[in-house]
Amino acid sequence: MKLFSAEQIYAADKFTIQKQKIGSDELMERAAVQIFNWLHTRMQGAQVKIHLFCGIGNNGGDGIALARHLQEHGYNIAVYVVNYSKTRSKDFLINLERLKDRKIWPEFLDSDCELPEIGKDDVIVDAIFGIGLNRNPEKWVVNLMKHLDVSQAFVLSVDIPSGLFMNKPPDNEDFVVKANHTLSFQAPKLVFFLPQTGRFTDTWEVLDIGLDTEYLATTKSEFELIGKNEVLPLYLPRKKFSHKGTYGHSLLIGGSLGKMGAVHLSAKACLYAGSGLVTAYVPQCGTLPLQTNIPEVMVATDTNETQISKIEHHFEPSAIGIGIGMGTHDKTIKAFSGFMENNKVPLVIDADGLNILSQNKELLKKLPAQTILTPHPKELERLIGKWKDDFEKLKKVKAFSKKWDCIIIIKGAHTIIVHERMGYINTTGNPGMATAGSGDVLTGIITGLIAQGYIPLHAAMFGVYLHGRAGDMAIEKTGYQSLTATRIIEAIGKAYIDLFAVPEQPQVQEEK
Ligand SMILES: NC(=O)C1=CN([C@@H]2O[C@H](COP(=O)(O)OP(=O)(O)OC[C@H]3O[C@@H](n4cnc5c(N)ncnc54)[C@H](O)[C@@H]3O)[C@@H](O)[C@H]2O)[C@@H](O)CC1
Ligand SMILES: Nc1ncnc2c1ncn2[C@@H]1O[C@H](COP(=O)(O)OP(=O)(O)O)[C@@H](O)[C@H]1O
Ligand SMILES: [K+]
Repeated sequence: MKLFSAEQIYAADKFTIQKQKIGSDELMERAAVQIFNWLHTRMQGAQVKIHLFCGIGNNGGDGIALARHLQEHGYNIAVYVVNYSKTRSKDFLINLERLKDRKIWPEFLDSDCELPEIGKDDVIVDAIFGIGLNRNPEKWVVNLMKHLDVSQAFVLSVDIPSGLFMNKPPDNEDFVVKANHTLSFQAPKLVFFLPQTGRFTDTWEVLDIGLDTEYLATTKSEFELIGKNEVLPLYLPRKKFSHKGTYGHSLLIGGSLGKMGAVHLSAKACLYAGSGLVTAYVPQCGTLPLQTNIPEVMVATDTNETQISKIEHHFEPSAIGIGIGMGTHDKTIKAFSGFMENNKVPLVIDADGLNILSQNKELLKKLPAQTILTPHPKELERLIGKWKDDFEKLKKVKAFSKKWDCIIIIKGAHTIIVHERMGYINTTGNPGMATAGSGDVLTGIITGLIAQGYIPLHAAMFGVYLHGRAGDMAIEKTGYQSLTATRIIEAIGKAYIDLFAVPEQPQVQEEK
């Protein structure tokens, strides 16, 4: 699913209005009806007080139009105009007149008015600012936002929590309404998925307001959400007359004394992701534990007992994952540099591999085309330097990806796969996955996918989705706290099967 910028949404509006030969107030009406239906389905006429806070732009217009529908259906409403400007939008005014025609007179709030009383069991509709916010809200509006927050009432935001910009973080978190739920028109907004701005709404949903589908399909966005619909077409099926050689030979290089578990986890995940053969290249101390614990994995050993000191392999791997649990010993740095000089095999670099790369930037020139780097935020900072906010981070990562012809997986609650100008945002995964070794599992999965023939970008997208989905399926048994990396691996099979699960259909009564 594409995530559009504010400019693209305004352009889609304009295009739709022309093509469908409708007035702009018709789009506002569709938006309001959709929100009304959402509320009505859940509230079923309940007389809970609904406070609608409406700005004077089109977001406010949506709120005013919604008020009319709620009133027509007998809801208990209070309507407020947050009167922060004299420049009111045309469709806001049209809807204000329609409301007045029904003898509803909103209360006009401004800098010196008293704030209305709100009970904690009431509902707040937040239609103060939408995607048109272009400067910080005034102090009295910020006070109103705080007032909404302390009320503890359920806050439903229209389109976007008021106070969030579309392309930068707020200057202060008090400048934003904290939404319990957001109903966003046509497509979710990028800010819902970034660590700095995602926390302003607990959950979100998209409402279709019928913007022109052809326009949306042909408009290129810079970010896309990755869900089942997006990864399913990437899936490479298993063929009947295939053999283990068909699905590639993965090589996982890493481990050091005390951190051999990382290689264990990666290698096992690589197998479970479907790699035909898997070899782990580890220091000697890793041989026994690996051979004992995962008999399916072959082990090649370094001459050194406790760390990687020279990387040599005597077969042609289909894909290599390197860096997990590897440490940054001088000998290992030398071995890594030597390996990078000569390696042409598709590569996934993680953990200490990234740390060594960050300290030896000249090695970036040696990356094979489309190498995948899988940093968590700290590793990313070492690689690209500090950033001022999430938006600058994304810009810097995109430039880095283009410059070094690589794919960067920024790990987090919503992992983002960056490839040149595009960012693909993952929708699977959960906070249980913030646990030791879950990143090692991801490295193994992606390496195993490349070995099977997925092109690196597809392996990154498919692998990140599958890893998160496995985590989601595993917590059904473990809960968040007890989820371990091993349990994520064990759920990879279920996550594969789930790709093809058809959602349950409502039961139809048979005709007699
Ligand atoms: N395609 C869509 O998504 C549609 C969106 N609609 C609604 O339209 C909204 C966008 O409406 P607008 O463009 O009118 O913008 P908003 O209603 O978000 O912004 C309010 C207006 O106030 C001004 N303003 C911005 N920041 C301010 C500040 N800090 N203090 C004072 N004034 C400020 C702006 O110039 C803008 O005109 C969407 O968020 C959505 O709710 C719907 O009405 C119809 C279709
Ligand atoms: N709150 C979260 N929600 C979803 N996924 C998460 C969350 N926290 C961590 N993860 C995922 O878990 C993995 C953690 O990787 P990493 O930090 O490298 O761990 P480790 O080094 O222990 O293996 C990443 O894939 C990340 O996206
Ligand atoms: K809003």
